[in-house]
Amino acid sequence: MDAYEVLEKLGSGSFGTIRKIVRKSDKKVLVWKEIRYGRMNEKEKSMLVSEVNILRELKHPNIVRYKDRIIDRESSTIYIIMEFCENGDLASVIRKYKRCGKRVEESRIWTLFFQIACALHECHCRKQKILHRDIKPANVFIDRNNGFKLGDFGLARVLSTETQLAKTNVGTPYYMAPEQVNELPYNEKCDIWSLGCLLYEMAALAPPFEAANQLALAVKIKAGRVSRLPEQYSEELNQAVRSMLQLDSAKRPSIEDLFKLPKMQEQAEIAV
Ligand SMILES: CNC(=O)c1c(C)[nH]c(/C=C2\C(=O)Nc3ccc(Cl)cc32)c1C
Repeated sequence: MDAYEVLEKLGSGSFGTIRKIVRKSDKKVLVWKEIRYGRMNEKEKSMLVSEVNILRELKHPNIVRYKDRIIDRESSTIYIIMEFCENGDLASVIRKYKRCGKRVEESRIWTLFFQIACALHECHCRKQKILHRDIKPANVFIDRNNGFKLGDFGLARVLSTETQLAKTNVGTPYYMAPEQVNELPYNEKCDIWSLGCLLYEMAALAPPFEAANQLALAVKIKAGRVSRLPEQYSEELNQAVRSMLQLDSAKRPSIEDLFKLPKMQEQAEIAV
C-alpha cells in the first residue's frame, strides 16, 4: 500500500472531507475523500465498497479518476484517492463571476455542456448503467488545462440512505428533479434534469428554481416555470436548457439526443 503525506483541506464534499495529498513514492499530487462509515450497517458498508469498486472502473477524461482506496478499520474510515484538479470546483468559479458582476462566455458554457455530457454518456450507456444522482457545481472540477470533470460518482445512492452518515455540508437540493420531489424511481433522466440546472446556473449565475425553504422549493420545481436565460445567450442554448428542464422526464432528451445539437457536433469536432 502506498504511503501519503497529507496536506491542506480542500473542501467538504457532500459526504466527507477532501484533502490534498502527495504520494511519497513518486511525489504525485492527489486528493483523498475521507468517508466515515462507522454508523453504517453491514448492507450499507458492502454497498459502499462495491460502489467504489464500480467507480474505479470509470476511466474517462471528463470523470475525476479514482486511483485507489484505503480502509482504516480502527477509525471506520474509507479514504478514496482521486486525481487532483488544480483549478478547483465550478461552484467557486460561479461565485467569482457573481462577485465580479461578469457573465460566463457562451462558448465556455457549450464546452462545459459537451464535456459533462461526455461524462454522463460514459455512465448512462454502459452495460451496468451508473447514475450520478448529485450533479451540481460543487461536484464539477476543473483541471490544470481548464477541462471539466464530474466527481463523486454514484456514491450518493449508498450514502443517502436513512442511516446516512452526518452530511458535512447539507445543502439545499436546488437541482432535485420533479420525480425525486415526488419520491418516484430515479433514472438517467434525473441526471439530465440536473445537467439542465447546472447549465442554467452557469449562464444565469443562479439556479433555475430558488426558494426560502425546501417545501417552497419543491412547489416551484413541480410548477416547472423557468425564466429565459439572460438575453446575451443564444436561443439555441436557451432551448437546449429548457428541453432538459421539462417536468415530464420522458420528454427530456437523452444524452444521445443532446449530442445531435449542432453546437454539440461542433464541440465534438473541436475535441477530436
Ligand atoms: C478551495 N478548494 C479548491 O480549490 C479545490 C481544489 C484545488 N481541488 C478541489 C477538489 C478536488 C480535486 O482537486 N480533486 C477531486 C476529486 C474528487 C473530489 Cl469529490 C474533489 C476533488 C478543491 C475543492
